[in-house]
Amino acid sequence: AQIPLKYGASREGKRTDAAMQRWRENRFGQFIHFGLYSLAGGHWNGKYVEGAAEWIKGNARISDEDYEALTRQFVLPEFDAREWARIAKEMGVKYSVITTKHHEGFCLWPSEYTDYDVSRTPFGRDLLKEYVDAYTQEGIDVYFYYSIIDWNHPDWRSRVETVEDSLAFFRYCDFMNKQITELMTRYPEVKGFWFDGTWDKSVVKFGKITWDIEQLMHRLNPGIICGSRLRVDEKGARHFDTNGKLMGDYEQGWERSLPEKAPQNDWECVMTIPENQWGYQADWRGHIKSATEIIEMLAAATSMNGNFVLNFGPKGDGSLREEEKQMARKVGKWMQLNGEAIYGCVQAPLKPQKWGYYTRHRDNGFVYMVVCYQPVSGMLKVVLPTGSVIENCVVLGKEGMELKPEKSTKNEFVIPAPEVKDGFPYVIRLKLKEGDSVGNYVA
Ligand SMILES: C[C@@H]1N[C@@H](c2cn(-c3ccccc3)nn2)[C@H](O)[C@@H]1O
Repeated sequence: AQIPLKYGASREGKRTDAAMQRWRENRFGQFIHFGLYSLAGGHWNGKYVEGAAEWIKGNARISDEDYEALTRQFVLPEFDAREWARIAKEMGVKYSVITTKHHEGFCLWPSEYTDYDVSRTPFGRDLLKEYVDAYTQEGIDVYFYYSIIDWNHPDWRSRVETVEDSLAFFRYCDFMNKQITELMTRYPEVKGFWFDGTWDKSVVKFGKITWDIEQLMHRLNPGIICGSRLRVDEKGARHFDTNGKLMGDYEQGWERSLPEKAPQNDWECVMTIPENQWGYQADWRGHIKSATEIIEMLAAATSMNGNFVLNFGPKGDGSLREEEKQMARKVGKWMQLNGEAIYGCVQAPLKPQKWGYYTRHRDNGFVYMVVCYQPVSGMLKVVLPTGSVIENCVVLGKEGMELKPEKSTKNEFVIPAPEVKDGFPYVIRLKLKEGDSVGNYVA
C-alpha cells in the first residue's frame, strides 16, 4: 500500500520532453574525473597507493595541509580543453560529465563560496568554462558531476548526532545550494547534474535536503536532467522512494555494472577502463578493458534502453594518457562505421540470442544485430515474429555484401556469419518486410 510521502518521487513515469529524449538518443557519454587527486596519480611519497586514485587522501592518510599543498602544483602545462573535446568527438560520445567538485572538495571553477578552487592555483583559470566552451563547440552536451561529500568543507558531516552537527550540516547545505545555483547560472549550457556521495548517514537522515536541491534546479532550469542517486526520501529510502517510485529522471545506480535485463526506467551505466580507477592512477593494475569489451558493453546497454558512459582520468599535467587516446581512436573508428546501431536506438522486442545484442532504431525501422560472440557453427540464429520476412540483410561498412538468410523452421532464420578479421564486433542491419509487428512483438 502506498504511504503519503512529502519528499518522495516528485514525478512519475518516463519523461517525454525533448531534453530527456535527447539524453536517450545520445546513448554514449564520457566521464571526466579531474582534480587535485590527478596530481598524485595514485602514488604518495613515491609509493603506489591501493584503492581508487580519487580517494587517495583517505587511502594514504594524507593530512589536510599536505593534501592542500597540491593546489600549488596545479599548473596544468599540458591542459587544453579543445584537445579533450576533440578526442571525445573522435570517440563518438554525444555527452560528457565532468567532476566540478569531487569528494575532496576542490572546485574546477572560481567559486564565490570557497577559495578551495582553481583561483587559488598557479593555473588560475576557469577550467570549467574552458571545458564547457570546448565541448559545446564540438556539439557534445555537458553535464556536471557534483559530490555532496566534501572532505574539505568544515561544515560537511558524514553523520549528524549533536545540535552542533546539525547547525554545521545545514550551513553546508546552504553552501551546496549556493554552489549549484552558481554552476547553473555561470554555465547555463549545462544539461544536467550527476550527484554522488549521498550514501552517508547525514544525507539519509535529512532526505529533504535532496528534495530541496531538486526543487532548486527545476526552478532555475525546468529541463535539467538529474539521476536517482541524488535523492533520499524522508524515510531514508534512496533512488526509489518508500513507495517504490524512482526519484529522478533515470536509474543512476549502475556504477561499473550492467543490468542483466532491461530495467523499466531510463538508466545509465558509468564504467572505468581498469577495474576501479576514476581519477588518474599512473600504474593501472589488473584487467584493463579493451575497446572491443567497451563496445560490447555499449551495445548491451543500448539493447536494454540504457546509456553508457566511459570514464577518462586526465593526468596531473592536464594531458590525456596514451591508453585513453588509443581507446578513443579504436572506439571512434567503430562508431564511425556502426554508430547508427547505437545513436537513437532502443531495445528491439526480439528474443535475445547468444551471438550478441539486437538494437532497433527509433524511426528508421531497421533492426541491428551487434555480433559480439561469433558462433563456431558460422550460423547466426534469428527468431522473428511469425510471418516476418527479411527483405534485406547487410553488414554495416560492407553494404554491398548482402547476406542470404535461410529459413530454418516456422519463424526461425539462420544467417551465415561473415568472417571476423579485426577482433571487433560487427553489425548486421535487417530490413524486415513492411508492416511486420517487430514494433510491438514481445520476445
Ligand atoms: C562515480 C564514482 N563514484 C565514486 C564513489 C563510489 N564509491 C563507493 C562507496 C561505497 C561503496 C561503493 C562505492 N565511493 N565513491 C567514485 O570515486 C567515482 O566518482
